[in-house]
Amino acid sequence: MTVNIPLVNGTSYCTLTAHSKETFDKTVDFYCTFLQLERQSYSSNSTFLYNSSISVKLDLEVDEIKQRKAEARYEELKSKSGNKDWRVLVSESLVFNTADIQFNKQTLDHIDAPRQAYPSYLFPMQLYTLDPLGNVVGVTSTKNAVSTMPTHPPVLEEKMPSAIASKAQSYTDLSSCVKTSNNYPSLPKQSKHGRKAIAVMTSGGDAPGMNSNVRAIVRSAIFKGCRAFVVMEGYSGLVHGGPEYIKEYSWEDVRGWSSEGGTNIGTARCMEFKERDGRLLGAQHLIEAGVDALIVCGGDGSLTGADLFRAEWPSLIAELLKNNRITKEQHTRYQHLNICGTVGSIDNDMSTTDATIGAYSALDRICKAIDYVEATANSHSRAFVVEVMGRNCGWLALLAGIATSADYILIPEKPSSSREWQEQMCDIVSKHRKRGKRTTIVIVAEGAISNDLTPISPADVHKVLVEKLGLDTRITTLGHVQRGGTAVAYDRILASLQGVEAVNAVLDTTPDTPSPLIAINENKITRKSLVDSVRLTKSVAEAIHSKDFKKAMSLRDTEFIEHLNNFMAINSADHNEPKLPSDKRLKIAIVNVGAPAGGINSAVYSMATYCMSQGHKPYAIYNGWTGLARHESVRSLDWKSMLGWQSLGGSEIGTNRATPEEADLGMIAYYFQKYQFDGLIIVGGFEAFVSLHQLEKARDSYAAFRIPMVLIPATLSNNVPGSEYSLGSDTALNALMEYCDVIKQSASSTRGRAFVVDVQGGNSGFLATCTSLAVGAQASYVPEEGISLDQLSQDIETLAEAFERSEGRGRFGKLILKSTNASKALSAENLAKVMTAEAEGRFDAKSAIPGHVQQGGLPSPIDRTRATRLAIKAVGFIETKQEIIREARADDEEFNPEDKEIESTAAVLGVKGSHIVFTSIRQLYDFEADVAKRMPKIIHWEGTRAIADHLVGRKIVQ
Ligand SMILES: Nc1ncnc2c1ncn2[C@@H]1O[C@H](COP(=O)(O)OP(=O)(O)OP(=O)(O)O)[C@@H](O)[C@H]1O
Ligand SMILES: O=P(O)(O)OC[C@H]1O[C@](O)(CO)[C@@H](O)[C@@H]1O
Ligand SMILES: [Mg+2]
Repeated sequence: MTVNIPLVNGTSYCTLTAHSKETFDKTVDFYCTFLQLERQSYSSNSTFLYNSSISVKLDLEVDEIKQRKAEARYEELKSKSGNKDWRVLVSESLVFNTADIQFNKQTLDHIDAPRQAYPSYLFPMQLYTLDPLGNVVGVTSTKNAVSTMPTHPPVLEEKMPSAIASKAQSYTDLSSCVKTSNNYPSLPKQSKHGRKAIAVMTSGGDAPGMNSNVRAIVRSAIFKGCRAFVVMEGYSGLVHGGPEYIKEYSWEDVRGWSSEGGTNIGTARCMEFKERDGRLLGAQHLIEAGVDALIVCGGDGSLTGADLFRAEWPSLIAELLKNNRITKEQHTRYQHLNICGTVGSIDNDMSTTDATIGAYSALDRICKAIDYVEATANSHSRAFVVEVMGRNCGWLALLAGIATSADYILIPEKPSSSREWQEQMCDIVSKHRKRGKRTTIVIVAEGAISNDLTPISPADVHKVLVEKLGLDTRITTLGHVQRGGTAVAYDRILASLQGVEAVNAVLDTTPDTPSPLIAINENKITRKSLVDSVRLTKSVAEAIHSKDFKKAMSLRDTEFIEHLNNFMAINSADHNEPKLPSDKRLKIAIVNVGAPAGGINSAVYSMATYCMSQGHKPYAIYNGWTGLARHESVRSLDWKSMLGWQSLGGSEIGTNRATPEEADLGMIAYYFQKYQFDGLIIVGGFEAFVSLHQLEKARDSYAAFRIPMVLIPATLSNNVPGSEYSLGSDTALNALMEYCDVIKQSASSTRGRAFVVDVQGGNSGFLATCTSLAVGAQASYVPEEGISLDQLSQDIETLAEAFERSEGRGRFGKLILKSTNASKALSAENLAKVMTAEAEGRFDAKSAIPGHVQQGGLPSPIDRTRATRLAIKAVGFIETKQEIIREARADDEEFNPEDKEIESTAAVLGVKGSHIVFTSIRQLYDFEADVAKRMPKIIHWEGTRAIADHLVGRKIVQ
């Protein structure tokens, strides 16, 4: 490789390495023609060799200071690395040598400009700057990334040093990569040193969302230039082997899978794989099929199996070689098992991840069933014992208990003696009954045990309720209904994002890196060590087995413990002696502002019941700020009047969009004073955000606002600065997704038809983008991008091509999601008309307007349980911020709103990445909000958008 001079006064020499002769020639040609290069500098020794190079002279203006810095840094790193070069990898086909990231950007822009004018050279470029030690220190993308080159998915050749190649692959930011056509040419069969072959299998109990995971893995692998395989029937497929069980899949094979429940590639509980002989066969069959990497989507058992397979691999292949079952070459090539886990199980029993694929879908089924049972229970004033799945994990029972405000739950993690649980349950149930509750719901996890490890069955619970309380009681066992049906939006999105990340992870893995498990923590997809996660998961079971329940609980993640404490606090509200002494008890107000959103009632219910258990007095401000200014109603909330609120949609205390300044700030201050509120919780969307800002600003003039104030974001637009999640957004996603599934079915049946669905969300494209990922929409148009005519023409062409290919086959209903505000001029109806006209008979488009259906009916379990979690955190915030503000409160002189501590007492409670955080309204309003647009400045879901497009092969014109 030519060693180059990094920067020389306004001129630079780069080394360029291409990975196929075709690309090399085209690139050289391109540079020479359009960048006025000296052809004689072409130094490939006239015959093409991999890694042959060309020195090119680019005319660039480089800032002198930057240049000197870059040179100094270059020299320093170069000498550290034993005189290796600084490299820049271009994601598709080129390698540059150069020195400075700034410089790369300029180079890129420089190159990009003329490329726009000559479409045949428009292939995507993304530069990865690698320092001489091989670290990726910068990523830069071309603006224009439309491929009009023959559509090849990016291929990294073996000749590229593999460590760098895998780094480049893993850092590929899909958003700036080419959006390749879904019409990839069929890929040549694997050559000896050809592309990686990535296989996926589903194992253990099926779980809704597994199909989305398989779809994402297959398409992502193909997109990255790999071959995609599926292993049918879980580990049984590995044990049986052969093309019937280990199949190569194409882009089209997984079309439409996101909307299908179960797993289309089959799953099994395979006893043979638990034996070494079974795993030996598995290893042989994987090698015979030429699979380089295996992604297992399954539960704790499947991933334990995967971990064992990984650990045994060297001895398995040694034995296979010894017995001549594989060749020496095969032994050398497949020395390391590249394995990765994506956790798919309804049980949510895997440590290190907050959620497993399928768990929230099962929770949805359970909550729906309990919501139904409530009606009949109420009619007869009956008790119901509901048994739910989860094997040895109580997550489903616990979360269902919170989401349906069940009276009692029995879970394996917190067993007590037989006498204790019976007494405690009877005490709570009879108190609830005495206060007028007509229904009793007890949820029993299938793994529930007492502290001597004796299983507790629904029949045991039934007996106690009948004999001790004389309740008319029925048992409902939900069984496999819980695993059935299609996945909820959360699982489809989680499974898709994790599938893409799993492919990145296997391409990233080297023999020295630990096998990854793809997890989620709060809102962030993370990579964990498979070995550690399996070890931790096993230790929970061991702790339960050895009756060390405290340890078992501590080994479950902190969120589990938090949920359990929350359930217990809410569930015993107003029965037991409050937790706090009387001098610590507060008056806390709650108000809803903005449009209704799923989970608002759950937040009010949880806030109030938790307040009761702490000893605070919860107040509801009815009908928003206008309601307060007119003094329509401020009431302290009582337990009985809130029965059933946890699972109700809409807003029971009423809401509207008026801000305090619009309603009457002075009157609002007066009533704050009159009721002597010690704290305020606002639940709502962007108007709520503005409200909090106005109240905080008014603290100067009105001492009544010098109290801790916190906003819980709640809006289907999910556009509140300071949080990546708003209550109601999950409910809306599900409502819209279900609507789209129905519309898509109609489109499929009609053939040749696309639907343009109009999506709410104000100026935020969150709902359109996430739904488009969940349903596999062909395109989505969002306000952040608008609708460009070029993009529209491109989408129409892509659609027409796709319809032409489908030729009457099923699963071809196409959806286009359009945020209402993506274009004011082009309504969904007009967009459909334009598409139909431009398609010239190749397909037709109709519009569909779900409107306020998107606010959803009953709130989703995610919105209910998160509402509880956030409401309780909000009350905690008001408790802890009391001291800070109390002293400053009465004394104008003392009160300094600029003081950082005082500033922290008015905040937004949000989810950011993997954390739940409070951020001051000052910080958010002044620096992180685009108030005119009613949007946060940073769009956290941009990556999701790119993946949604990439998984349907949408071509993006930029
Ligand atoms: N210790 C182990 N060693 C080897 N293979 C295992 C082991 N445990 C499980 N497996 C394999 O994984 C398969 C699935 O495991 P299991 O039945 O426990 O389901 P799971 O993956 O935990 O999913 P779920 O609990 O959601 O049903 C088993 O049938 C077996 O083939
Ligand atoms: O479907 P099967 O094999 O009867 O297994 C049921 C088990 O599978 C799960 O649904 C998933 O692990 C458990 O909750 C349940 O105990
Ligand atoms: Mg399991």
